[in-house]
Amino acid sequence: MSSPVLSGSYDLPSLGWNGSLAAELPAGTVPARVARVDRGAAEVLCADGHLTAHYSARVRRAAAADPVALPCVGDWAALRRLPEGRFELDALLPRRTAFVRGGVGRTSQQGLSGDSQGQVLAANVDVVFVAEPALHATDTADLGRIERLLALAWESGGQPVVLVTKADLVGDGLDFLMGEVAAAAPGVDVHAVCSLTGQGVDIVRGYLAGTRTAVVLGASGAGKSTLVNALAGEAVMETQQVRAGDGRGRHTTVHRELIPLGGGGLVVDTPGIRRIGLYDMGEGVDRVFSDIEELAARCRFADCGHDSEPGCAVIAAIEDGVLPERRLASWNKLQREAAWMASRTDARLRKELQNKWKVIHKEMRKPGRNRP
Ligand SMILES: Nc1nc2c(ncn2[C@@H]2O[C@H](COP(=O)(O)OP(=O)(O)OP(=O)(O)O)[C@@H](O)[C@H]2O)c(=O)[nH]1
Ligand SMILES: [Zn+2]
Repeated sequence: MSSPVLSGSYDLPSLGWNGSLAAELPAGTVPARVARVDRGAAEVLCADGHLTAHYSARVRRAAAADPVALPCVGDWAALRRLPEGRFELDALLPRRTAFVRGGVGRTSQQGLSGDSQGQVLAANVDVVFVAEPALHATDTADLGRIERLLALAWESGGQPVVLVTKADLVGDGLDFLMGEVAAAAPGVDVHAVCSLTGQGVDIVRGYLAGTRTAVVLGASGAGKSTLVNALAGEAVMETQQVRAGDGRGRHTTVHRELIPLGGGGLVVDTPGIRRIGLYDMGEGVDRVFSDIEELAARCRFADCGHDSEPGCAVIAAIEDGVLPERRLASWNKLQREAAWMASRTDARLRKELQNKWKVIHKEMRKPGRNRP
């Protein structure tokens, strides 16, 4: 596993430190930005350089109660210096943005799966790059995967941007493909990138101006680490050829890692995503499908199911070739999944509340308890 050269001391403002963060810092602590997490400890960047800080009991307790409270790459943390000179990660400063994925696979119903536990993939990111290869395995860009990642990206609070990577692999087909991707990403910037020739890399760098932080998400083999290396201008991440047999990635990157770029800005490289669940959707799905939402407002019936109802503007758009049928199916699927996740979260909250009341009632029944 390669790491950028990390030593000496970091200039805090170049990591994104500012006055509003400083106002949140507990007295007697030292600020640091989380570059990478391992079980029970984080690698952090701070004025004292690049060091490992173990979690305090307080952080461990909070994370046990809710995994979203676990330190995560991109977080700003308050370190406490222990008597023996080591640092302990004692608290997280409030997150400005957070990319949170839902868990997958533990339970399933009608083809939907997911649990209500979220996992933060990156915190305090200004930009979420959704990297989708122009050509992956034997197929061109997976529009459904882009839509799913965009829903989560909108929800994060960061700016979503789609990068069609490996643009060199589709030749003349690129214009057509870019049109299809743009139609799957209304209101989102879409750029073609080739990290081998450098095409589009400066445009990507532009999103990191100053001390902005971006996260790069996408399937294994999408070319995320190659892009991060191109941005850094040196090999900070290890990369590997996709498998010869099926052209899929090898899951080369296994840790999420925050990399400060020499020319300014920071980028988080992430391991390839196999399957990613939605989590606690507010407007994320609606924003990805804003074109369908607009059409649906023109349906004859307010509760139109866009199936076989008369006067359905969505079906009419499909028939006119304005809206790809695939997109309606994708919208239905993500809406169903978001609703399922919401019901799971509600069930979990209900159970937590019940348990809380049980404990309180038990306390009240304890003999000898002082009563007012
Ligand atoms: N033709 C072409 N190949 C590329 C491009 N970018 C990356 N590759 C190749 O794609 C393969 C996978 O690239 P990586 O950067 O390791 O992919 P990744 O998304 O980081 O993969 P994981 O770490 O497994 O998630 C490598 O062989 C790269 O050389 C590109 O723009 N064009
Ligand atoms: Zn309709």
